[in-house]
Amino acid sequence: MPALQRILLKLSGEALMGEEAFGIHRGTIERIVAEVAEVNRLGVQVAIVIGGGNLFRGVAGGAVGMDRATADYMGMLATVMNALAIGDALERGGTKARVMSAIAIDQVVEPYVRPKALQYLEEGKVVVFAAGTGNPFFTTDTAAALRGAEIGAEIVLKATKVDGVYTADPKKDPNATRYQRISFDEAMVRQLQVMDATAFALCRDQNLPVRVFSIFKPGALKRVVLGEDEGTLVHV
Ligand SMILES: Nc1ncnc2c1ncn2[C@@H]1O[C@H](COP(=O)(O)OP(=O)(O)OP(=O)(O)O)[C@@H](O)[C@H]1O
Ligand SMILES: O=c1ccn([C@@H]2O[C@H](COP(=O)(O)O)[C@@H](O)[C@H]2O)c(=O)[nH]1
Repeated sequence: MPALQRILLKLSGEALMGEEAFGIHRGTIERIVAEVAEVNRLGVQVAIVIGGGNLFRGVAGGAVGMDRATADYMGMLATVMNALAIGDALERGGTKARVMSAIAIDQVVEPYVRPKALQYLEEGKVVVFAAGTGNPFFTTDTAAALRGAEIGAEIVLKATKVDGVYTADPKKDPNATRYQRISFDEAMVRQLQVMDATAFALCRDQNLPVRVFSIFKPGALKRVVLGEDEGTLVHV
């Protein structure tokens, strides 16, 4: 029996690369999608926000001399490609899915319309939100917080490359230790970079908890949905 009825799952774009240097690795996306389908079959309403780091990051474009806002729009378009890939993989695996974009791109993806998204969720379809918030200078973490609040998700599940929130970036500091729970305020005061401060602040203000866990750990998503202890809970 799931402990959660409606979740906003933030999937790392970079995780879609698998062992590759960039892009989308077929086997990896199929494994992730199979885990999403499994929790969907348990009756959990699933909305997904996908990152774009495997294809493009606006800050990187900005750093090499591009106009930052233009680079960010490129980053948002990268998330549209990932969202299409996730939607396609879900449908191929037999799970009904709908992709909705925050940027008008009607020939490719239907636009994000909140009541429509809620209708799809109630019908049991997985909804994949593409193009982040639709605005430059934001991230898909903030989009996850925003859409999570809009659809009344009980929690934002950040499925990422590390298995929780650490005292420091575990990829840089081998002595970093993992928190089981941490408050939004403490995470922001300590400037823990696992999620950007805008996303943390929005979740805190909307009393929307976040659980950070590893996308690479098989079965982790199902364990979270069943209410088992996994990763780190970030709370008010
Ligand atoms: N204190 C910390 N605890 C955990 N991870 C941290 C911390 N500080 C920095 N990180 C880094 O944050 C990363 C996760 O955030 P990041 O925004 O890079 O990924 P993502 O949002 O999952 O991916 P993408 O942007 O591709 O969608 C981890 O891979 C980790 O190396
Ligand atoms: O609301 C948003 C979301 C994303 N972007 C741009 O897209 C890239 C990729 O997203 P990640 O969250 O880093 O995976 C991001 O770097 C931004 O350039 C955006 O502008 N607005």
